[in-house]
Amino acid sequence: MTFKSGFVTIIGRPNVGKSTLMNEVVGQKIAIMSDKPQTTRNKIQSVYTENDFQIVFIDTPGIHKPKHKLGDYMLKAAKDTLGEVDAILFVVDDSTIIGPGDAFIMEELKEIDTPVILVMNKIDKMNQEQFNKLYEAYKAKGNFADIVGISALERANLDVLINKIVEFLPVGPQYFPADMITDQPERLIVAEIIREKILHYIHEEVPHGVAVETAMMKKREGKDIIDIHATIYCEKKSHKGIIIGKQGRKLKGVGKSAREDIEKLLGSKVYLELWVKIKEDWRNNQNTLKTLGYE
Ligand SMILES: Nc1nc2c(ncn2[C@@H]2O[C@H](COP(=O)(O)OP(=O)(O)OP(=O)(O)O)[C@@H](O)[C@H]2O)c(=O)[nH]1
Repeated sequence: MTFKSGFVTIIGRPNVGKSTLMNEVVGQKIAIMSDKPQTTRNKIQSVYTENDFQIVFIDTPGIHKPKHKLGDYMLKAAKDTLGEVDAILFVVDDSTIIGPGDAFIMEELKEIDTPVILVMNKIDKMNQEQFNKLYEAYKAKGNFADIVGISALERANLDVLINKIVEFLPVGPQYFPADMITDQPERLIVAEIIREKILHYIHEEVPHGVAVETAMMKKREGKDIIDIHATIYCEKKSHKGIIIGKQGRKLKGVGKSAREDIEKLLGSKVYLELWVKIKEDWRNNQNTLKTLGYE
C-alpha cells in the first residue's frame, strides 16, 4: 500500500464556511465558528488521517483586500501559504453572483501553480438550477483543477471532496501520529474559545476590535485544576464597559461559558480569570500583533 500525505489550505471570503468545513472533516471543534465575518485570525493546523493517507489542513486567516496593517499581514500570510501547499481548497457559498471578494481571490490564485479545488459550499441552500448557474459562472472565470459541491453543515459530499484532495497528494510519510488532530498550542485554542464567547454574548460593535491572549496556563500543584489567566484587549474605554457589563454580568457570562468549553477541551477542572485591558489601535500595532501570535 502506498501512503499519500500532504498539506492543504482552505481559503475563501469571510463567512463562506471554511471553519465549519475543517471542523466537520476533522470531526472535532477546533477553529472557531461564528456567523460574524472574519473570526479566524490564527493559522490553525489540523490533521486528518486514514489508513492510506494523511491530510494536514492549514486554515489561512483569509485572503481579502487589505484595509489596515492586520489585513496586509493576513494577505501576506495567506499568499505565502498558498505557494507551499499541495492543494488549495477555494471555498465559495451560495451567493448568487461572483462578487469582488471572490474575483480578487481568483486573481491572486492566478499567480501561483498549486492546484485549486473549487468547493461550492452550502448546497443545502441551493436548488439544482441555482447550483448549475453558479457552477458555470465559476468554471468560466477561474482555472480550477476540480469543482465539488458540498454542504459542510450537513456533511454532504465531504467524502467526495476528501477523495479529490487525496488525488492531489504526493506519496509521502505520515507526518503526525494518527490520533493527533491539531498542533495548535492549547493556549491559542483557549484564547479562541474566549473570543468566540465574546462574539456570542456581546452584540454591540465591540467584538471585532477585541483580541484575547492567554497570559498564563498552569496545573495547580497537587490538584486536578488548571489555572488560566487571559487578557481581553479592546480599543476603547467605552468598549471595556460594554464587555464587563452591569455589575460585571457580561464578563461573568463569557467566563462561565468559556470555562465550560475549556474544561471539555482539556478534560480537567479549570479556574479561569479574565482581565479586560484597553490597547488603543491594537490592530495597527506591530508589537501587539506579535504578542498575540499574528506573525
Ligand atoms: N446552510 C449552511 N450554512 C453553513 C454551511 N457551512 C457553514 N455554514 C454557516 O455559515 C456561517 C459561517 O461559517 P464559518 O465556518 O464560520 O465561516 P468561515 O469561512 O470560517 O468564516 P471566517 O472565519 O469569518 O473566515 C456559520 O453560520 C455556519 O453555520 C453549509 O454547508 N450550509
